[in-house]
Amino acid sequence: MTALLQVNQVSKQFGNDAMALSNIEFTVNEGEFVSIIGPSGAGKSTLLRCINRMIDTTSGDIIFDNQHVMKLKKKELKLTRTKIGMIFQHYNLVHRLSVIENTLHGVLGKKSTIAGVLGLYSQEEKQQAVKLLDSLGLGEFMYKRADQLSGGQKQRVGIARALIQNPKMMLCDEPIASLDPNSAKTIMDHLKNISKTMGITVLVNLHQVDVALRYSDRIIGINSGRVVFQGTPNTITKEHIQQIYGSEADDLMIDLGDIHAS
Ligand SMILES: Nc1ncnc2c1ncn2[C@@H]1O[C@H](COP(=O)(O)OP(=O)(O)OP(=O)(O)O)[C@@H](O)[C@H]1O
Repeated sequence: MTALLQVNQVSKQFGNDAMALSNIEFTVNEGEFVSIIGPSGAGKSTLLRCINRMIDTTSGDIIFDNQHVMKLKKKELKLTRTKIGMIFQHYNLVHRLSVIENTLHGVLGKKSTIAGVLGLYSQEEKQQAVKLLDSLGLGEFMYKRADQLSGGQKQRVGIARALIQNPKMMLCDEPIASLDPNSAKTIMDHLKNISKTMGITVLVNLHQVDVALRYSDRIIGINSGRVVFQGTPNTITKEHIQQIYGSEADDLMIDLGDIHAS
């Protein structure tokens, strides 16, 4: 197993607030599907944002694809970010643009500013966008405005936009938090398929423990900015859930028997 991402003793403090992350330490291997779970405010989003340096850590080291992310200069950071696709809870699409234009935005990180501003995409890039949208079941919506789509469709555009970068890793920040159960399942199935068939590493923040248990190769549980569990879904116990979620654990009503049996 080859490590693609190493998070070493990472801490983050916003101003003089309490530590949002404290000495976070874990490794994600190439092709792995890893979920980060924890209660609201545990630090899940902050952690993902540190990994692609949307925010800077206060201390610690993040190594992605053999690069020390915190030490990268502007150009190198731009290049590294093209290897990390990101999808968001609220999709972050450009509403007035079509599905295919939103998808093509994913290649902007690799282009000069001028080419990007003029929307100059190569034939190959356009073909790739069409192929991706077809594979995500969005072929017939290609020229529809993004704001005319359902939430699940918008998130699939988000996935297409991330995949067109040819990323090594996908960071997914609460990708199903705004979706109904059916759409959520479709999105999770696509993410799992991406990891299995394309070998892309997936690191996903989730609120839904049952979903994390069902889809992940490994789970990282965080509480108050600290890792309190790391392991495969079949090793997680009620006590671990309690450590991760504290007093909220009883409301989660997770049947570990079902998960461990499947
Ligand atoms: N830009 C910021 N400035 C100040 N504090 C912040 C900022 N971003 C996050 N925090 C704080 O850091 C802590 C962790 O927040 P974060 O959003 O990472 O948690 P989370 O686990 O993703 O929560 P949720 O599941 O509700 O999205 C919280 O106490 C939050 O208030």
